Amino acid sequence: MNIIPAENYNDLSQKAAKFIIEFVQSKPDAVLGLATGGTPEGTYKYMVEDFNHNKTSYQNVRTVNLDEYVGLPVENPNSYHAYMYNHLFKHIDVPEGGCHIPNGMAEDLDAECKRYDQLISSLGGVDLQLLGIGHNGHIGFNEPGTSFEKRTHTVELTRTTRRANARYFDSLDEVPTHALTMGIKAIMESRQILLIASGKDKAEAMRRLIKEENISEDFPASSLQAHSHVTIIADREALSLAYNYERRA
Ligand SMILES: O=P(O)(O)OC[C@H]1O[C@](O)(CO)[C@@H](O)[C@@H]1O
Repeated sequence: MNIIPAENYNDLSQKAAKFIIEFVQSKPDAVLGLATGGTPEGTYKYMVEDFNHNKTSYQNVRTVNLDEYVGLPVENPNSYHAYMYNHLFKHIDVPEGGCHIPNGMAEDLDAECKRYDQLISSLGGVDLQLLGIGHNGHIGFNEPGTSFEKRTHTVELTRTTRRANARYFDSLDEVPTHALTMGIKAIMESRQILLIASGKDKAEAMRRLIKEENISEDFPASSLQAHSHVTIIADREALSLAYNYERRA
């Protein structure tokens, strides 16, 4: 794993945006796998800033998002559709029809998962997958214990994850109990992966990801150890148990 240390959240966001922008500049028709959550907000902000100043074009880019809550309509501000539109899509020139997010309102969720998998393969797979990481090591919404063999599937969210995301809702009860997520199998098929993490509360998860060699479904992010092209951009607090800034080791 290639680790790019950042000083703080702002530095991490700038570095992650630069990484993605340079990727798109070198491959203007890239398929980008995108993530939601608090961590990528700064990354998207700097991508938008770059678009406004440098006009890096996303006209030929296609995007697939990792996940979506079950039961939140797209117009709900907490849906990941709304998140992506508000933080990124409405600010850049990516074509609306080229942006894909699982449909958590689908009547038949199994059929929706199959459709999403077919869509990803029809796009030729993901060139660069952006990931955040949950406190329990989840990537996408793949909670501990999820089989690494799964592609897009419905998950029941753990209480920890619902509690972590309750900050965006009026109460914990309003946080959906289920979500659709791309599975570890699909994430691992991405040609490149960029994982970003910020803050002290991610330090233990980063320690397990970087320092422990044990690949286990109990800690979904550990699957990334078997991927040959992973870059981690994380700040000092997130790397406090895993990386020596003084020795850059
Ligand atoms: O960036 P945050 O808000 O800490 O979230 C970390 C991870 O948790 C999720 O938001 C899901 O709970 C993921 O989408 C994200 O990668």
